[in-house]
Amino acid sequence: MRAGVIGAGAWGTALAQLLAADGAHVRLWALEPDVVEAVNRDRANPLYLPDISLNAGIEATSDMADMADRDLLLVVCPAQHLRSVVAQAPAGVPLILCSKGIEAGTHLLMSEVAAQAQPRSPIAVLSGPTFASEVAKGLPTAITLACADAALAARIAARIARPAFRPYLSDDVIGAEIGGAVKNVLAIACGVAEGAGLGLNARAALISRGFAEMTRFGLARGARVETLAGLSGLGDLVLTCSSTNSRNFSLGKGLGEGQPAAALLAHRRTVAEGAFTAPVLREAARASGVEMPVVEAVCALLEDAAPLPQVIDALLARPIRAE
Ligand SMILES: NC(=O)c1ccc[n+]([C@@H]2O[C@H](COP(=O)([O-])OP(=O)(O)OC[C@H]3O[C@@H](n4cnc5c(N)ncnc54)[C@H](O)[C@@H]3O)[C@@H](O)[C@H]2O)c1
Ligand SMILES: O=P(O)(O)OC[C@H](O)CO
Repeated sequence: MRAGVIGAGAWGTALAQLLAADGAHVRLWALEPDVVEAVNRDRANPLYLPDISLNAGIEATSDMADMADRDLLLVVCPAQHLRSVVAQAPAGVPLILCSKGIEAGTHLLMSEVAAQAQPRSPIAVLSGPTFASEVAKGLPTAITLACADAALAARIAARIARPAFRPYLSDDVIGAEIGGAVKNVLAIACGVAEGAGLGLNARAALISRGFAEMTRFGLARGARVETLAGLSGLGDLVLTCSSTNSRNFSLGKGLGEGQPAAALLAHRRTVAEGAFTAPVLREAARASGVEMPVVEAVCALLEDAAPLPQVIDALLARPIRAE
């Protein structure tokens, strides 16, 4: 299968590197002409994935028409741009969605957005605990590949699997997407705990109670609990809530140290999806009657709606209830 990757940020570049590892030709669409030039001329993407020497089989382009001869397209743009990016892609080619988020305004997951933007294209979702730099270096990684069509999933898995990159198959597309979207918001909360010096007990509590929120929201949207407890849910939650390698965790750490959200978000080149997902998730959860107090707290901090000590006290003062 001739693969194309749409989006040359850290994750798209790392996935192109993975797919080209066996000498295969991979076409990589980048928004920025500088990135196209650096990939083709220097075999590097210093803007988004520094210190990685890229495989010779990666050919960058800024022309979406160059994707027309691909058998498979990995879509790796920020979630809020997925609709416009997918609309430009060639029709009818299987799309593997790698972005993590929920669309503002519609509350749609990426597979639902892509189905509207390219109704003829089969859809799969690739999501899990995957820091781009580690995948690009060939470090061991496992990931969920979710697709309603088992035969297509098997073909994609055969194309993307590597000795150190192990996809696990699922038919629960919604579940795989909800885990990836919600964990980004919870990673901000864990970053806040780190930045404010609240300790590791607080982090473990946020991960566990955050996972309860993810599960409630996921079940309300038709996800299966075993998917949420797998790589794309709990697995990615644990990874992203544990390290400043996560942009979302780092953003939260800044908030916890008392830096204003607006300053932290201004002029950011790389994407911290949780900042965009948080208000959408809050709206979607309220609309379905799902309680998500940790998500509400993250929104309050991102919107500078209340001082940090007040937000922490409000979470701790919630009524005692059954776990
Ligand atoms: N970085 C990771 O480790 C990782 C791992 C798994 C999933 N993801 C997900 O992949 C998606 C992309 O993240 P990333 O880390 O590759 O990005 P990044 O932060 O490294 O780079 C930002 C990307 O946004 C693109 N962009 C900016 N404005 C755009 C526009 N108007 N239209 C289209 N694209 C635009 C840039 O070209 C660039 O590719 C996100 O949803 C992220 O959650 C990232
Ligand atoms: O750096 P983050 O917080 O966007 O996390 C990257 C990946 O989603 C981890 O799986």
